[in-house]
Amino acid sequence: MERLSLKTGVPDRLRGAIIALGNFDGFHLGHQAVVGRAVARGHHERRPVIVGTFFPHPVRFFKPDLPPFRLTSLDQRERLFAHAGADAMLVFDFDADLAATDAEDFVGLLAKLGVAGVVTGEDFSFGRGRGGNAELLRELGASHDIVAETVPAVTLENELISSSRIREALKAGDPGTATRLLSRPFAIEGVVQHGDARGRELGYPTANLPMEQYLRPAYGIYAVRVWLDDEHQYAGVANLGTRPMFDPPQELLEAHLFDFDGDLYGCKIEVALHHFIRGEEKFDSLEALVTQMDHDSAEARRLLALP
Ligand SMILES: Cc1cc2nc3c(=O)[nH]c(=O)nc-3n(C[C@H](O)[C@H](O)[C@H](O)COP(=O)(O)O)c2cc1C
Ligand SMILES: Nc1ncnc2c1ncn2[C@@H]1O[C@H](COP(=O)(O)OP(=O)(O)O)[C@@H](O)[C@H]1O
Repeated sequence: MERLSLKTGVPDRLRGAIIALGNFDGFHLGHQAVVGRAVARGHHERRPVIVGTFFPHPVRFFKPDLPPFRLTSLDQRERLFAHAGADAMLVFDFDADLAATDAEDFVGLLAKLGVAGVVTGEDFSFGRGRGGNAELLRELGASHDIVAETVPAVTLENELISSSRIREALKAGDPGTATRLLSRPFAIEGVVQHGDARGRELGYPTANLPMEQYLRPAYGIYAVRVWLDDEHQYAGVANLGTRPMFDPPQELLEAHLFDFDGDLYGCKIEVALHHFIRGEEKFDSLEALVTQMDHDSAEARRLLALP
């Protein structure tokens, strides 16, 4: 799968594409419907399919002080788009120039990229001051021979699916709801860092990941599945939080993998949160913590239905 930008432009073989447009952070069921429609149309019309996504998230650009809220990294999104059948991801760098581009000029930009069709959600807005909506996209598109269409919002059990609903569920310690709306568990990807080498002494080595721009789900202990690469996956138990037992408090995601013994430092891994087990606590002694970790591991094995 190719990653394109306004700088690279669109190579000849990907011109005449159907482009799905949106932030697609999380790539939840609603986003999947939009990209799915673009892929179906691409197959039907024998055209390449591009997913256009804005990065950083426009909200991050306009409100730099907001706490982290991202559900997926760009790499995760790229894999999800590829899996959904897209040929390329076009990253629109969301900077002052793009923020100042009005709706008409934005559609002009799409025309320059050789786009033949656009698919968005019904509530898509674009251009300076969010001045353009789906209706205007259809009108402006027509003047460039670009056929724009919208996909209706997806609901689950009569409730609209949205990234904010998923964020609320995760913050409330309800990863199960996030899983249903995303169609897969929320997962944090990162490069394993060195810690204080305390985990091994306790009998629970943990691969440590920084949370960076990811939304912070409720702090606590989770049953997880950890992907080392496309083929290797381990069940485990993870602690997300600041580790109140230890000084200085440091925010980390620490995952202990079951039935694994190896070196993960520097490896890029993905930790999927399946079940919330309990909140973080400060115990009276390390022995009490280890006893609790034994219980947490047994509970994680039970929740993940391991033998
Ligand atoms: C299953 C599990 C449960 C944990 N529970 C707590 C906890 O309740 N409170 C806490 O301060 N740290 C908790 N931790 C974090 C451990 O203290 C941490 O793994 C240990 O400090 C190792 O640090 P290191 O990775 O820097 O060596 C937990 C870790 C795991 C794997
Ligand atoms: N089962 C396992 N789960 C997680 N990490 C493991 C496991 N077995 C070995 N490791 C390795 O041990 C490291 C964690 O050891 P730990 O003692 O917690 O030290 P630190 O926190 O300093 O990294 C991991 O980054 C990984 O390289």
